[in-house]
Amino acid sequence: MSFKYNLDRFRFAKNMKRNESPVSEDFRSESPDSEKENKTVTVVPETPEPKQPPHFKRIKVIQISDSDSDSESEDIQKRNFTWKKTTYNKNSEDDSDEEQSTDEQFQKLKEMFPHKDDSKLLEALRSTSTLDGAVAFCLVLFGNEENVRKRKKDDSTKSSSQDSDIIQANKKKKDASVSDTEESSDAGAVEEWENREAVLKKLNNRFPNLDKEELREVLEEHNWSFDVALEVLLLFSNTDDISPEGKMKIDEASRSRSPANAKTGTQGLNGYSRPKGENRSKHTRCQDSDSEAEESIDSDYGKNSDEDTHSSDEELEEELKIKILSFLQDASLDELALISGCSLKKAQKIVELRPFKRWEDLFKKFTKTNGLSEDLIWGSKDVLGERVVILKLMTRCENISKKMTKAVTKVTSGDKSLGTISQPSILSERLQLKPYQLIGLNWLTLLHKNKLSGILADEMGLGKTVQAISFLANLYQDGDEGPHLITVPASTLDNWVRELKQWCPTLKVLVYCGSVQDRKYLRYNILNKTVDFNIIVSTYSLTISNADDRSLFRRLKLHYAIFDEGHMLKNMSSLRYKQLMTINADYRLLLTGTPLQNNLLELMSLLNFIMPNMFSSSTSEISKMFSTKSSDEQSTFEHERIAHAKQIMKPFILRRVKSEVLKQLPPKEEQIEYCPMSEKQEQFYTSIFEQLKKSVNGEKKKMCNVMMQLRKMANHPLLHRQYYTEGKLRLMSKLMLQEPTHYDANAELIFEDMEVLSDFELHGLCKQYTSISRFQLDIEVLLDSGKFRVLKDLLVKLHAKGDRVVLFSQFTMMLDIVEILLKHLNHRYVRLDGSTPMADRIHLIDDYNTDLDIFVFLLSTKAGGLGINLTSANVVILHDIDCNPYNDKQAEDRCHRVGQTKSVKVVKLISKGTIEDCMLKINHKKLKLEKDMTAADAGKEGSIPEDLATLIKATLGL
Ligand SMILES: Nc1ncnc2c1ncn2[C@@H]1O[C@H](COP(=O)(O)OP(=O)(O)OP(=O)(O)O)[C@@H](O)[C@H]1O
Repeated sequence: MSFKYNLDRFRFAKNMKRNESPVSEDFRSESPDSEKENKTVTVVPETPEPKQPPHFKRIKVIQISDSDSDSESEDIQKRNFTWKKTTYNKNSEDDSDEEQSTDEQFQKLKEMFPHKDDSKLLEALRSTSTLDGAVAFCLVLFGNEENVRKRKKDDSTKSSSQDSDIIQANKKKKDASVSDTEESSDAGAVEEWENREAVLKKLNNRFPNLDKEELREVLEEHNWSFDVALEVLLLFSNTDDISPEGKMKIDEASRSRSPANAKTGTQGLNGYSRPKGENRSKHTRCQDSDSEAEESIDSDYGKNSDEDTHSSDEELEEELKIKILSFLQDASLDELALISGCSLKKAQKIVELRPFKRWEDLFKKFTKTNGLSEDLIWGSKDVLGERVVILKLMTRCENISKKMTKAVTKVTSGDKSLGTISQPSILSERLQLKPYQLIGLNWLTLLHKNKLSGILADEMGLGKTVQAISFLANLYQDGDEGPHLITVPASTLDNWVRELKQWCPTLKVLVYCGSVQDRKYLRYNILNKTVDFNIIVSTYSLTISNADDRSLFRRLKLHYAIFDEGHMLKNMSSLRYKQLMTINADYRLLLTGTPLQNNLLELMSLLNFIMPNMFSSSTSEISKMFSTKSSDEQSTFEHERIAHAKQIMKPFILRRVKSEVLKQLPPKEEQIEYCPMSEKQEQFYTSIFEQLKKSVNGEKKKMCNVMMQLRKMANHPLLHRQYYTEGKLRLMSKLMLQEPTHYDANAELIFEDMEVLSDFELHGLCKQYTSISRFQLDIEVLLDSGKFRVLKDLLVKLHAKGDRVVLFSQFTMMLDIVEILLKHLNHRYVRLDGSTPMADRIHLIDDYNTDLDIFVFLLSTKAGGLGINLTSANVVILHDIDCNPYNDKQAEDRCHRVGQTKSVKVVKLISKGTIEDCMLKINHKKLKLEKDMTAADAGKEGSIPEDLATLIKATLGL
């Protein structure tokens, strides 16, 4: 047993600062691997290194193919291939696929920026290589021009933003001519800042919540241009990161971007005054015009040019009024609550005031009723605008779905132009893809042919790794040799390398990991092409660990960037998300068994990550639409929202569940074991509960602490301090002075340090220091918890039956105590948690899978819950459940996956009558959203389901 926690924490008054948050600290929750990895920021020069690093090593590629060749010609060929893919040559006579695709990219870009010079668009494509990159580049470049223009022009009403260019394709002749002439005067105006620190400070004032070093990096990347950096940050930042000043800047920019504002100013319809900025029309960022109906809605919100709005101003006002009126008349409570500043209470008031027969009537009622105001009327315009954006997005996604379905249907009906893919011949012959995996491979290929990125969201253990490898193998066979990047959690790195080697030894794999210095050598070799590889495998934290790592993956032109356990990208405002977004890849593929966790917004986050070109212009509308909590889960609003999300995700996500496709997989059975607390534990729990009830008054932070305190006691009393009373600690602290290491310490300070430790930590100290060894706890006390009573019996029975157990806990200290129980029962076990060195992990897994005498595998949910295979066990015990049920699902499925031959039993230990009871209920509710999202839509009787996977299946004759 390891007492490193105790020692870390037990500073014995050696002048160290006491941790200020004992509650969460002494019950150490496992921190993700990523946090433990090296975070050192170095002064390694940006790659390619100007010189070969000292002690230059040639990097060994993990697996070289049979036909492995280091020959220069091959190298040159590869470089040519990359160059071809990334160079736009409009006049080329060579009609290759790559160039065609670039041509399409150019056309798309032109559609988005119709008023921009071809040469500028070409430059954007050349310098970025992907459409997404080029769009971002254009937004930055032209956005900056816009800033410059704004600075230069006194008459802001005349300015037309480049964002509007995107929106108003082919509609704004007048604006176009203005902007074209203005462009010429913009060049070079970005470099007016001399003092870098001053610029940094200024930017920091705008984004007080962002890390200064990150801001520095953004500035560095954009030649220290404040405006460009600001634009980029505004584009990608969460509004929480932005200071009020920064927010004002966004509003300003949005106002000046909306040509309608120039017309209507702050004057409302019918002359009613309108709050400043209300005219800001969020939906105007939408990029295309899919239907006439949408167009008509658009025009209502000031999307037309000055000229247009001029001519039909009154008509528009009338139409808009009608729409607002009907919205406020018919919208549900949830929909009304979407209006900025409209609480549920206000929404109820609005409903009570109905009917609103005429505009004047509505206006009167709103202005005369306490709590309501005309702001809410104007606010509803924004909601309508947001709806339009979502509607457009849905239409686009629906169109893509139809296009893909059509492509597959063609094959089914005999048109073989698409072709179907069988198992790539370079995959190991010993291994056979399962039928549903072949469907997955075909789906991925279809996306690829349609130049789309995607999310393979099969349930855990169905072989997403294998499908991704097959897909890369297929690309290789088709001549696309990479480079690709696979980003994985640290705990699955070795497994990926192994699977790649096992399934497709031809693919050359380079593992990008190691110390800062090691990675510097790797970067040198990669960028100078002194190493030959098709795939780089790295971890989430190392790909973005420091500026040099990030720079590598921005410079390296990747074909595919694959992200395993892609749900790690569910938060679009996280720094990790933003940094990984900058990876320079033509396509992205996310692999996740749990795409939908807490809410639909997380799913949208994943979609935005893979297709920023499609989604990033609507992120704020998406956020609003999918993050708002519904007051009633069964409401039409909620059902509609789910249906919208389904339609949006349909073309980009493939999800199969085990029960559908892996019929031969033995069943998984869940068992909830309610464990009554031990007598002492119950006493302690009640007293803590009473104390906490008094001390909390609704503060969220305090509530979290309370939850943690109660969970600790529900799990094991030793996670608190109850046995080591104050008197005992005073005595122990004096005795500690007898220790040679502490003879000159201060007993009072020792006492203070001991006071914040848990009983279990103090027991660890007593084991370590002879002067206090008599204060060690008895084994009866160590094993005295309700859960242990149940666990003891359970383990004995399982052992007798020959079952093998994987036991998860979220807390490493809890695992320490479970170790005592296992030793006491003479059971063999191995353990893996966040502190287990990477190199040891795969050996531990192998040991367990091969040495059948090892009865238990102890794992922390965070370090061991993802991506590993433990099919040699058939029982999963969740000692303590997670607040996020998907983390538990991930853990359970370490055993329930391809390769499992026995039925799997999942036992959840729940401390009866405690906070865990409530957690379990809430978790069941949380899992419902996923069910709703994955439930198949009922088709018409007798109709063939237009589900792509089903169609592909038919096409393959499976
Ligand atoms: N067709 C197959 N033949 C033999 N073994 C397979 C096949 N498909 C998958 N496996 C094995 O099944 C196990 C689970 O596959 P894999 O790890 O790819 O699943 P996954 O869906 O990525 O799981 P997770 O979501 O947990 O990461 C692996 O050990 C893999 O080698």
